[in-house]
Amino acid sequence: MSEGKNVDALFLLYVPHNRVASPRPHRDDATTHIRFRAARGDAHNRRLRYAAPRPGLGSGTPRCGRMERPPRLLSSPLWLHGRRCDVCVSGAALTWTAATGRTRIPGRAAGSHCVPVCEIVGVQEAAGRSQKSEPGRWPRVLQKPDKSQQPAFTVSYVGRGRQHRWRCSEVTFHCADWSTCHQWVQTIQEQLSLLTNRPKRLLVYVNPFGGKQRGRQIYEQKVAPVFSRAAISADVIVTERANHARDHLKTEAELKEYDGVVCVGGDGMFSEIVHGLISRTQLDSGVDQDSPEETLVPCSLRIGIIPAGSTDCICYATVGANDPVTSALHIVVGDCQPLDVCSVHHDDALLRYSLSLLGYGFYGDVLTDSEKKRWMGPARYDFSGLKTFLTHHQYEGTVSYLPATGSVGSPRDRMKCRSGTKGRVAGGEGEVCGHKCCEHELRLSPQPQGPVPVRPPLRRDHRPHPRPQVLAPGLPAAPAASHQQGRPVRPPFRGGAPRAALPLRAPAPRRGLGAGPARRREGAVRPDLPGPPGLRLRCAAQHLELRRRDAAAHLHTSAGSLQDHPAVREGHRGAAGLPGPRRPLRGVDQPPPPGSFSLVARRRPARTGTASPALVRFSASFLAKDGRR
Ligand SMILES: Nc1ncnc2c1ncn2[C@@H]1O[C@H](COP(=O)(O)OP(=O)(O)OP(=O)(O)O)[C@@H](O)[C@H]1O
Repeated sequence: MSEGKNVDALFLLYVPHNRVASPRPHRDDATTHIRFRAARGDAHNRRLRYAAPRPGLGSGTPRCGRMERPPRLLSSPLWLHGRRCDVCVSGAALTWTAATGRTRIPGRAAGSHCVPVCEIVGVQEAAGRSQKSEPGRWPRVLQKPDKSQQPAFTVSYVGRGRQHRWRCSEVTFHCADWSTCHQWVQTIQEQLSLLTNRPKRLLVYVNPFGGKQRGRQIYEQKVAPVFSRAAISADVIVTERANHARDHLKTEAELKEYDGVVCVGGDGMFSEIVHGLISRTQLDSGVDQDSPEETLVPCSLRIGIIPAGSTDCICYATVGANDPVTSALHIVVGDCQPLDVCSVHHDDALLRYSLSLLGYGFYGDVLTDSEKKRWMGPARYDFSGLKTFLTHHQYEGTVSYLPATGSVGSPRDRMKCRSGTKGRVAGGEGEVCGHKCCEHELRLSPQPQGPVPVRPPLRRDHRPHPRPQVLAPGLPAAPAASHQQGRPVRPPFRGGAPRAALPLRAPAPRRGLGAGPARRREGAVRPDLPGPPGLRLRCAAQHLELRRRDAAAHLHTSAGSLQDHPAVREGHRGAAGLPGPRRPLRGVDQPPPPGSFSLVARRRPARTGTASPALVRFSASFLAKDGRR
C-alpha cells in the first residue's frame, strides 16, 4: 500500500459477517484441537465428540470416541470391499463396523469407523466397483447405476491429511438390492439437507492472471468436482481485467441469489472481493463509507478463498494451508471464520479496507516494485524485498497506538474492540469501533510540515545524519511513575500489555568506545539542554531496546518505525552516555538527573517468546541545544 505513505489515517475495526474457511489445528496437537473446537458452535462441539483424534492414530477416518448415541435412523448389514459390515446412520454420524473383529478395512484401523454427518460431502448411488479417490482427480460416478452390477452407493467425506490439509475421501457400500440402496442414499441426503450452514449456490470469481496463471485449471480440476459432489451449483466468472470482480460485485451481481462468493486467486483477488462486497453492502444500506464516523453494516455473504496466487497469505491465515481441495471442502461443509476489517480514511475519504496486512513505507515500496516484476513469479517478492532493503530508505511517520487493555478478543465473540471505544453495528451481527482522535486512536501520519526528508548519503566519519523534526500532538500524557523508597516501581511484566513509562537513566559510556567525534559528543552531559526535566516517555511497546547507532539513540521493538518520537523530542533531551550498539538496556532505578534523558526500555525477549506484532518500533534521536546530535 504505497499510498499509505502520505496519509493521515484512521483505523476502524469492523467485524463483518463474512465468513471464510476456518483454520484447523493439526491433528497431532490434541489439546489445541479440542480447545479450538470447544470454542465453536454446537455443530462443532458435536463433531468434537465424534471426531476427537486419538494420539497416534494418524490421519484416517475419525474414530467414534465417547458419544451420546442419538437415535438410529437406518441400520443394516452392507458389504465393503467384499466383507460384511454393520452400517448405521443417525442424525449425527455415519458409522460402520466390520462384522468380525478380525476384519480389517484396508488403510483403516480395525473396528468401528465414524464420520460425522457434518463432514459428509455427499452421497451418490454408484456402480458396484471400488473407486479410488485422488486429490485433483475425481472418480467416475454414474448417475444411473448399471443394473447389471451390484447396487452400491458412495459416501464422500472429509478426510484429514498432513499439515492441515483435507482430502475428499470416500467409501462405497454394496447393498443386497436397489431398494436398500435408494433408502440409504435418501436417508443420508435428508440428513445433509438439515445442515443449514452449507452453501447451495455460489458466485465464483476466477483470476486467470494471478500466481502461476493456473487459476482456471485449479478451479476446473480441483474445486469444481468437489462442488459438484456436494450438489453445489456455481456461477463462474473468469475476470478479464483488474478490478473486474470488485466492480461486478459492487454494481451488477445479484447477491440475493447466492449463499456465498468464492474467489480463486491470491491476496489481491481476495482484496477485490472484500472491497466489492463491503462496498455493495454499505451502498445497499445507505451507509457513507467515506465517513470514518459511520458504523459499517456487516456483509451477509460468506467469502470462500481458493488459493491460486503467489503468496496466498489470507488463505494460510484462515484455512491453515494453501491447498485448493482443502479450501473447497471447508466451503462445502460451511465452515466460517469471521474476520476483522480495517478501514483506512484520509481527508474524509475511504482509501482502502484491509484484513491481513496494512503496509506502510517499506512494505508499500516492496509491493509497488514487485508488481513490475510479475514475470518473475512468486520470487518477485524476494527480489523486490532485497532490492528495497538495500536502498536504505527511511520512512517518516507518527504512530499513535491502541493500547490493549483486556483479554484477547475474537471476531466471533461479538464484543467491542479491545480498545474499548464506541460503535455498534446495526443488527447486532458485529461490532464497529469508531476510534476517534483520542488516546485510543491508531494513527499514522507523515511529517506534518514539509516533504518527507531524504536521508543523506553515508559519511565516512560516521557522524550522525541530521534527522527530520516531527512534532505530533495528541500523544497521551505519561502517568507519573510510582516510587518506592526513592526507586521506581516497575509494573509486573505481562506480555502484550501496554506499559507505563518508568524513568530510566542512561548508563555511563562504555570504556574503550573510541574517540570518534560522535562518541565524544555523546559522552558529554549537557545540563543546559532544553526541555522539561524528568521526562517520562510512555509507549505501549513493552520490549524496547536502547542502542546507539550513528550517535543517536534508537528505541526499537519488532515492527514498524517511528522516528523522533514527540515524547522524546518534547521532553528533556540529553546526550548522556548511550549504550553500545545492539546492547539491551534495562531500566535503572533512579530518576534522571537534569541534563540526562529518560527512556522506557525493556529487554527484548530474546529466547523466551516472540514480540507481539502489534508492537511499534520507535527510533528516537536526541538533539543537543545547538541542533547537533
Ligand atoms: N484478468 C485479469 N487481468 C489482469 N489482472 C487481473 C485480472 N484479474 C484480476 N487481476 C488483478 O491481479 C492482481 C493479482 O492477482 P492475485 O492477487 O490473485 O495474484 P498474486 O498477486 O499473484 O497473488 P498474491 O496476491 O497472493 O501474491 C489482483 O490485484 C487483481 O486485481
